[in-house]
Amino acid sequence: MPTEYPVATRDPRLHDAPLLIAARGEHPEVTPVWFMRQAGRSLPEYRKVREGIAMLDSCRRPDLVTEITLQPVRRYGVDAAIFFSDIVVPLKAVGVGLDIKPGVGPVIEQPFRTRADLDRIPELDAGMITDITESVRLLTAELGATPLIGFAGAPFTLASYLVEGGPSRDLGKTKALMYSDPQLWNDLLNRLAQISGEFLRVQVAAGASAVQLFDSWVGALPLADYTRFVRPASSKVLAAVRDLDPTVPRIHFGVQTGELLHAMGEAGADVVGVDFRVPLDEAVTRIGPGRAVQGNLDPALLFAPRDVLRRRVGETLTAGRFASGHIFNLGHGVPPDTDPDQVKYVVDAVHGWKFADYQ
Ligand SMILES: Cc1c2[nH]c(c1CCC(=O)O)Cc1[nH]c(c(CCC(=O)O)c1C)Cc1[nH]c(c(CCC(=O)O)c1C)Cc1[nH]c(c(C)c1CCC(=O)O)C2
Repeated sequence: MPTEYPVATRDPRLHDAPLLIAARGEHPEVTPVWFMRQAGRSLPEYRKVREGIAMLDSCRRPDLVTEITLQPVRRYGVDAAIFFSDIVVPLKAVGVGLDIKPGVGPVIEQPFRTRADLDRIPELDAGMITDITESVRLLTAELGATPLIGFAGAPFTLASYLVEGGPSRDLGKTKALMYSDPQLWNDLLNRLAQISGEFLRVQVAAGASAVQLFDSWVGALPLADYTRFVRPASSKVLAAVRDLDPTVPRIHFGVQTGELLHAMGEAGADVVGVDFRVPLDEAVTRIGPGRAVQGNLDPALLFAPRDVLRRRVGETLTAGRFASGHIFNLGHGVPPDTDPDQVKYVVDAVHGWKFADYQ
């Protein structure tokens, strides 16, 4: 049985936050903007507070989580904070042996191979992550009228790390398990759905006002395999949030998911994140009515001259007008070597954009 939570009372001003207006399918006066990986190595203030502290240790310290989550909000004036954590934090919390290697990503001590390995991945209980509750409470108190986006990794992307043992280019071992032992695959994905669902519920219960489910690597699958082998588990995660609080919008994002956009919406998302490969107006057609979109400036444009960058920001905003609700973001995360002034330039360009001038 999932834990029953009292859901935190949220700041009443959040109702009018541009991010939440857009997620509800309306167009606020100014398009809201935030960035995946807005906290992190691109910020000197982040590098300073992380000095000598391992990534996964920093994620479990409410003082650091609060400071790091707030850094990009202070510097850029973005329309949302994203909770500083990592998709593998709940796996580590249930006892999976893993670490995050700088410049590499999550590395698993004993990769998932057989049914016996399921026993090493117990269900997540809110009591295992009381620090996450504390971090979210501290943060929402500081953020006031700025929404906090909670997040989790989707079952497929988590499974890919567990099965591959670390980052992988083609996800060969993951697909081999999926095609050769569908029963074990389903059991693994359902276990991960419980873990991710509970991780999101804890964040929402403590005060997060939106969530994003990252299925970063699911673009490796064709549509038929996505709907058969992956979507049922992703739907369970998104439903766990809806059942706790139906007013909290659910954003669902993956990379190279052009063929999957409609199906990812159908998993139960209010907002579908789009990477930079599909223009937003085309993405809106693929997703269908009734859902907002998020995206999708190519992160590489942060390294372009400002006139080029500004033009592309405008094109993205214009294409986003086709959607019922647009949240501006990059097509993936802020690269670690980005100049923060370029990020600030994008925020100001989005906030200062006057559609009337360009019609
Ligand atoms: C696939 C994935 C991971 N983690 C995450 C995803 C999904 C998002 C995506 O598609 O990028 C999610 C994540 N990880 C992190 C955040 C923080 C919030 C934010 O977006 O600002 C979020 C939302 C912090 C982090 N997670 C990580 C860092 C860098 C570690 C450091 O600063 O030392 C940060 C800031 C580590 C990490 N963790 C992971 C990778 C691939 C890496 C990069 C490894 C590296 O290049 O060092 C797994």
